[in-house]
Amino acid sequence: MNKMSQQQAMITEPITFYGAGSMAEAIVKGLIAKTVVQASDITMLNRSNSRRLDELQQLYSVKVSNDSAAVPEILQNSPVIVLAIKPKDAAEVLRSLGPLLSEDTLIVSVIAGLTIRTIQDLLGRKQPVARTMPNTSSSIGLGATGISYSKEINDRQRQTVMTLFGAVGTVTIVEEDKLEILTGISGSGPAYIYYMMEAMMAAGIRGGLTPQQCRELTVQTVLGAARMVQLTGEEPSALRAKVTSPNGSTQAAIETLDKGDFFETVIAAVARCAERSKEMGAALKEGIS
Ligand SMILES: NC(=O)C1=CN([C@@H]2O[C@H](COP(=O)(O)OP(=O)(O)OC[C@H]3O[C@@H](n4cnc5c(N)ncnc54)[C@H](OP(=O)(O)O)[C@@H]3O)[C@@H](O)[C@H]2O)C=CC1
Ligand SMILES: O=C(O)[C@@H]1CCC=N1
Repeated sequence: MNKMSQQQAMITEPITFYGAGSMAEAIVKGLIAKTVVQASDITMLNRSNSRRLDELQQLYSVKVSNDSAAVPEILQNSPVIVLAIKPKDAAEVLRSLGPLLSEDTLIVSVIAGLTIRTIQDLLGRKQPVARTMPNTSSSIGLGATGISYSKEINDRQRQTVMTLFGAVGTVTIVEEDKLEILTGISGSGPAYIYYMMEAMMAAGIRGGLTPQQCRELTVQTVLGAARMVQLTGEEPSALRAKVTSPNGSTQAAIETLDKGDFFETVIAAVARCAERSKEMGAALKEGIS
């Protein structure tokens, strides 16, 4: 795996986000905060939710549309199209998108499970595709994005993709068959950490701390632990050992986690996430007649 960190180049081409939900907003928010793309070069499309588009326009000064008469022209004139719709909507969208594309329109997909091959089959053409798996922490510039490219993509387009995601966090280039397991770690991963935080906060409240105190303590603990791993370069297991006094309170807590098979449960959750991504991709592939 080849890892690259933040880049500060500008993207001067218009970018259209096809889908204006949580993930599209996370990327757009991060891009605008880093001034990597001018807001006037960004268009966000959705299907029907006009209130959502108004909100995005107000917040980020981007262009927006859900006007079915205007959308084809917007797409035809966009050299970069980011697919940010749910997997269930992808087949219909890609089938109608194919005839609107030029040979060198760059398709960037963030859709879980959807393979490059299925994207090209649904578009009905061998389009340059970057299949990516970002996460919502992109919105604060701390995203972790995995990327695979189709062989049709050229160096300039790779650079555009690197700039796009490098501006909102780290980028890890992987072979396409590794994107599902990567989804299990970093794409869905923020949800596992939030879930752990929910549980820690609930425990603190049950123990008599205020919700505000629990929030502050939990956030700082998670932040501090992640930064310790990052800044010291030590393995998480070594750092854990430094917290765990023999026969102390941490050891008692870890033993309780182990009774619930914590370690293997996390591994099973990541594996199930990867498997589910594959299932979603397979369902889309089967839909091609
Ligand atoms: N959320 C996350 O943490 C991550 C998500 N992803 C991927 O990102 C993709 C989007 O997820 P998320 O942002 O959570 O989804 P959301 O449900 O928040 O957003 C989906 C968006 O797609 C729009 N849409 C649906 N159908 C059409 C259509 N036919 N034409 C135009 N727009 C359409 C919806 O518009 P409307 O509301 O008007 O129907 C909505 O704006 C998914 O494929 C997911 O796998 C990847 C990494 C992380
Ligand atoms: O839950 C999902 O399907 C998407 C993919 C990664 C994060 N959210």
